[in-house]
Amino acid sequence: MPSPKARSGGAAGSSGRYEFMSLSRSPPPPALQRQGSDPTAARLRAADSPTRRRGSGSSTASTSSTGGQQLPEEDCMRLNPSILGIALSSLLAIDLWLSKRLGVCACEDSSWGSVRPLMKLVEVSGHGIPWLVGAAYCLYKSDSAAGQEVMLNLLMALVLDLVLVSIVKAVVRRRRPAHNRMDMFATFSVDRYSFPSGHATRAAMCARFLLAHLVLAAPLRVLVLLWAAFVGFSRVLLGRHNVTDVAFGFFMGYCQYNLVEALWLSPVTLQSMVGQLE
Ligand SMILES: CC(C)=CCC/C(C)=C/CC/C(C)=C/COP(=O)(O)O
Repeated sequence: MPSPKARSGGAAGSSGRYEFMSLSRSPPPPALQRQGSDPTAARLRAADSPTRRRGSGSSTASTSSTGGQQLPEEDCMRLNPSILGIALSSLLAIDLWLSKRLGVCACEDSSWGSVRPLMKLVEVSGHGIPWLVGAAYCLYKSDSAAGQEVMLNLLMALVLDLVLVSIVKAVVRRRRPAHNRMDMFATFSVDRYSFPSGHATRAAMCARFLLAHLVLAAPLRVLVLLWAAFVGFSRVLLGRHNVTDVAFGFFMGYCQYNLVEALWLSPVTLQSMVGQLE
């Protein structure tokens, strides 16, 4: 039985570029002419038929030109998925290669293994537990209504972040890099997955939150941004994540802050919520 490759190869000719097979204007080889019931062959014949050529030639809107050749629009659309697929595979290959090269603190024996303890300290600074405990403590200690409002919303933002990241991790289920050592403290079961980086989402969201509500002095604002960037970068250095996990994590955390602003709990909202409970 001929393999799909062999069948397409007949249409592609000796170039072996199967995606372009239907762009050829030469008559199909005998092997294809014999396959009357083959849908691919039927499609090829349709693409090459005089009616089809007349139709595509009369309208510039339904054709594209490549190297002086008029290409049926359907063929152009057929090319796109494969080009997209190739682009995506290439991006993932670059991602894996780059992440492996940057994972210089993945274990003690790695080239930068001596700074691993410092990176793990950065990891703790972006972990969910210190942030949740810190926000709850500040809420408890705060004696102004404005302070309580901000801290309550920070708590809500942190919980929202944990929920959204868990959902995306559970849906995507991308494995952590092979060079990662799973020695993180306090993880959920979904944290065996790596896309997106929960530290990166939290760092981006909390940085926006701090800049909008708590940190006003310019030098401190710069420090907040540097901290967020470093938390994300340290995930790749530690070998915990691929670069795309962190890049998407930053994007997701940035967007999450917009959601927090939209869902902002004001004293009026809280009072009406409490009133409804009573
Ligand atoms: C109160 C409560 C249920 C707290 C849970 C906090 C917790 C265990 C957060 C997980 C943080 C974590 C390890 C995220 C993983 O981050 P990646 O950057 O490795 O995705």
